Amino acid sequence: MAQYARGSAVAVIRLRNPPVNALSRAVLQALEDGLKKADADPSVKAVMICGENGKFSAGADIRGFSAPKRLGGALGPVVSLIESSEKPVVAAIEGVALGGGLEVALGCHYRIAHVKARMGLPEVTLGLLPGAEGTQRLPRLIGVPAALDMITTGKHIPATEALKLGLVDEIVEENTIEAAIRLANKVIGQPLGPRRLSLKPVPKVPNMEAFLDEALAKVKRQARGCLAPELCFQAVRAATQSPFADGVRRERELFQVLLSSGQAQALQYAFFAERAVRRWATPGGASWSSAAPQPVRRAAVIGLGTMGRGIVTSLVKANIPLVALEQDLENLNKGRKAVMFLLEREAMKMEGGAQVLDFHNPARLQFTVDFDLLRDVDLVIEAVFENMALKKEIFHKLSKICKPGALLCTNTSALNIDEIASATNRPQQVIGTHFFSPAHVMRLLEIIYGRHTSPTAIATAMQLATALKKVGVVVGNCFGFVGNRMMFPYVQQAVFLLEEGSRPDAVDQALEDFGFKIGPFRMSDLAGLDVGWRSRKDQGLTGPSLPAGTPARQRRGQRYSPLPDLLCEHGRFGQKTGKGWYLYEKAGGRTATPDPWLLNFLSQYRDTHGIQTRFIDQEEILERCLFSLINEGFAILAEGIASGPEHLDVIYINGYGWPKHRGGPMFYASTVGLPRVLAKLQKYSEAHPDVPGLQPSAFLKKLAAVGNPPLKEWMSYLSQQSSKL
Ligand SMILES: CC/C=C\C/C=C/C(=O)SCCNC(=O)CCNC(=O)[C@H](O)C(C)(C)COP(=O)(O)OP(=O)(O)OC[C@H]1O[C@@H](n2cnc3c(N)ncnc32)[C@H](O)[C@@H]1OP(=O)(O)O
Repeated sequence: MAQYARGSAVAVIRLRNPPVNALSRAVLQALEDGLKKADADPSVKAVMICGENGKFSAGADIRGFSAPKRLGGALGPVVSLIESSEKPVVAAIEGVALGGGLEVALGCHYRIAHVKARMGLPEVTLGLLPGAEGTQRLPRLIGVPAALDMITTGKHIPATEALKLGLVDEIVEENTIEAAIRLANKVIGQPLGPRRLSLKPVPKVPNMEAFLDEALAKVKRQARGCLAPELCFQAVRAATQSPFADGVRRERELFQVLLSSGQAQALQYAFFAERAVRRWATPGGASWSSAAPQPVRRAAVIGLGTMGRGIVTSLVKANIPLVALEQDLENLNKGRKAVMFLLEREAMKMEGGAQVLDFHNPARLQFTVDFDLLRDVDLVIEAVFENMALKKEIFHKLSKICKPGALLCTNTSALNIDEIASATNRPQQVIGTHFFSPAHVMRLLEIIYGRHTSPTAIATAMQLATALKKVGVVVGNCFGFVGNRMMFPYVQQAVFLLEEGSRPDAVDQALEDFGFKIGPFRMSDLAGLDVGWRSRKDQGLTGPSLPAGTPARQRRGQRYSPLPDLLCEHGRFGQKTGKGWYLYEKAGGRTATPDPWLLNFLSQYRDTHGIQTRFIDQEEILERCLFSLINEGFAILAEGIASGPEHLDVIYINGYGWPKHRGGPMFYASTVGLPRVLAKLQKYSEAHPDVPGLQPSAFLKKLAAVGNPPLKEWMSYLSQQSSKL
């Protein structure tokens, strides 16, 4: 709702829809009613619009876009109504003015903001454009380059920047509402024509066409298959080419295209999924609603390899004092240097720089080889390399040294949390925190509870994720947890496709065209092939522990490809050695080119194993890689490793470069249709009966059999799972 109140000469309209004053139909109706009331009341000389609870508005109610009676065009006319008012209207912006919220403010004749307020037009991140005339008003106010930047990226800007851009007229440090009322009183009677943005010309840019061509090329490069940025661009370009009314018509057309595109639905699903996973629960009954986190006043990180360095950087950026520990002075000095380099770089990106991070202060960041300094920390993150014996040794030591309440986290991508916890005298305080590389950049934190992990430990790890500005997703303990477990069949299919006749660049291209940031072979070269090789040796799949006489392309009765092992045996570890699935300009190089040696090697390999080379089209590449990954997702859900498909989707979007505009793998499966996913898996598993990853999971079969229910209903079918599956 919006509350109307009349003070002296200034009427106040307060947007009220907790928690963020989203503009629902009811709010818009009340806003319109308030404006009409103010207009009709001769004692009212000016209007001030503000938001309840220190927030202007987070924009249109996102749920309204998928409601049967869509919010659609309701907002634009209200913004026009504000602008055409004969009495001055002042927006008092506190907290946030985003999307439709900022468009309401753009309709006002004056904007005054609190210094801590943030503004933006993030519709593009939801697959939309600022469809309440924002694409036409903003360029008129702040110019085309700045407007294009805000509208095509969706970034939120602070009030100080908004003032510089001319987006607001004034910023205040004290009471914004009082300042806005003062301003409203001051401007009573002043001409409103110059304050109506729709009447202003779009400021000229020298050589506008060349500027726009360049801007479009940049937008396209960054969009990677996402429609909204380009359509946002087109709407702003319309502002430069047409009068306001025509620009608005064009904006509406483009908005409708986006609204009915599957991409908007996927991106809005992703928005809510990210928030839904905060409400974690375990099959044992622990949940976010009853568990309270412990405070983390001081932390420690053990191991300053690639992961440890990123984790330390992340903690420093979150202002958590910490101890960074290495096993010896040589590694400590190497690690310290690398951490300092990362921190200097991060500080340069921040306002206030190194002083704000304060990382030269030993009270905030202390480097040591002395385990004793871990006595009074509240939380330890062990980040040594993936070796169970080593991790157990460290955890045994930690359980002797750390204070009783300290939370003991292990950064692992696959190892058994229960086994690590068994080395301690406090398994309830042991938890997996799977960071993604680079740990100070990647948003995902997979949080893995073991059999004994307490609800407090989970809540504390989730709180840590928030402090680190990461998305924490709570999952159960199994090999590879959620992300890597789903990745195994995907990568396996990619390698099988090479065996059968494809090429690394063809597979990567198909998946990158689908929208992945990076295909599986480029990714493998980046991460280093030796990582998987070591793990396969530990599992006895290759190397000296492989029993003599094991068939080259079979393990434990299932199809196996030794191709990645063979590459490692040739010293091809990826970028670090200058060659892997691709050739690089030098060791450590980043430019991948197809390698004739590898293509020749693949062809000889096929000859050796009697494999007939065949052409594999893009459709088969996508179906085999993606559907096997999705299939594993259904198995994970059925086992209760994750409490809903949103968890899997948030993990894939934030940790594995899954294109957000496709909503995550499980959402994507729902758009393809589960019967189709099932039929394809059945077809491929018949052709490859020795590949378990292609055999449809029982849960997928069940959902297809019950008529392909919507994703939000999937989990309700698990409790009814019958023996007929
Ligand atoms: C009408 C057609 C024409 C015009 C086009 C206009 C389009 C739009 O305006 S689209 C909306 C644009 N706005 C946004 O994208 C902002 C989205 N919100 C956020 O970025 C953040 O929520 C926030 C920065 C405003 C606040 O962040 P934080 O403090 O971390 O809180 P939460 O994110 O957890 O949000 C709290 C709660 O509010 C729900 N919510 C937030 N924004 C909206 C919204 N615009 N519509 C509906 N609901 C919203 C959010 O989902 C949380 O609730 P749940 O935990 O229950 O999910």
